[in-house]
Amino acid sequence: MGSRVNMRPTSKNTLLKVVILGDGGVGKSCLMNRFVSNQFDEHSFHTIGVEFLNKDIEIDGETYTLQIWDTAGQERFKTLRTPFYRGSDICMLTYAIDDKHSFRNLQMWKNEFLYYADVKENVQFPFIVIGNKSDVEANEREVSQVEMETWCNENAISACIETSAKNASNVQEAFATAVQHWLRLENRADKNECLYTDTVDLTKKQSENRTSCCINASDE
Ligand SMILES: Nc1nc2c(ncn2[C@@H]2O[C@H](COP(=O)(O)OP(=O)(O)OP(=O)(O)O)[C@@H](O)[C@H]2O)c(=O)[nH]1
Repeated sequence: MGSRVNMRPTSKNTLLKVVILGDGGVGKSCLMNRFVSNQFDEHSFHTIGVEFLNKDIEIDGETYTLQIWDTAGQERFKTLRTPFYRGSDICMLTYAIDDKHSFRNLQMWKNEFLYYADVKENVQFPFIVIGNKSDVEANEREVSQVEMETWCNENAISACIETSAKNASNVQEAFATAVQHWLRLENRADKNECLYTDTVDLTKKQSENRTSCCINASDE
């Protein structure tokens, strides 16, 4: 387990905890490293437990510090990763477009996240679905964009994107879309449902227009 944190002077930045989930080998670590360091490792090792990196992103003139948690996708590391779900602002559900099994497992990942993050059942959480490895040859593709969009519709998830950590396609866009999605839910006028059942992180800076730990429960 390792961590690197950008040592920045305190500012008005909003800190958002982003957790990346998905089967082992779909490219979670590579996505994080592409986004944070603009690097790609062809021989990336399996993650054990969790690792996190910070990276700033600017959306509509506002700066957000993303605290990105890369988790171990292999089943045997479940007990090491699940304690880190609590307090997440955004969850990236990741699969590889050349691995149907990883796509089918999205439901399991969503359920695992909701259970261990302790998110209330009736609230809309900012999930984004990521179909990684979009660089693979067409004949290696096992999941179409339409299948991804259909699954998202069925699960009331309005944000999805195909990425390639290898050639950097849509990686920046994926994180930007995730923050925009979080903002949409955050800025709802009628914030009448608490996101988490019992936790409030008092150490965390929240956006200035955030009035509570609340988010609208209705669909987007
Ligand atoms: N072609 C292609 N390969 C990728 C891409 N992203 C990652 N890979 C490769 O997929 C393998 C697994 O990548 P990782 O980032 O370690 O996967 P992970 O999801 O973090 O895996 P765990 O740590 O076991 O959960 C590595 O060999 C990467 O080089 C991509 O966008 N395209």
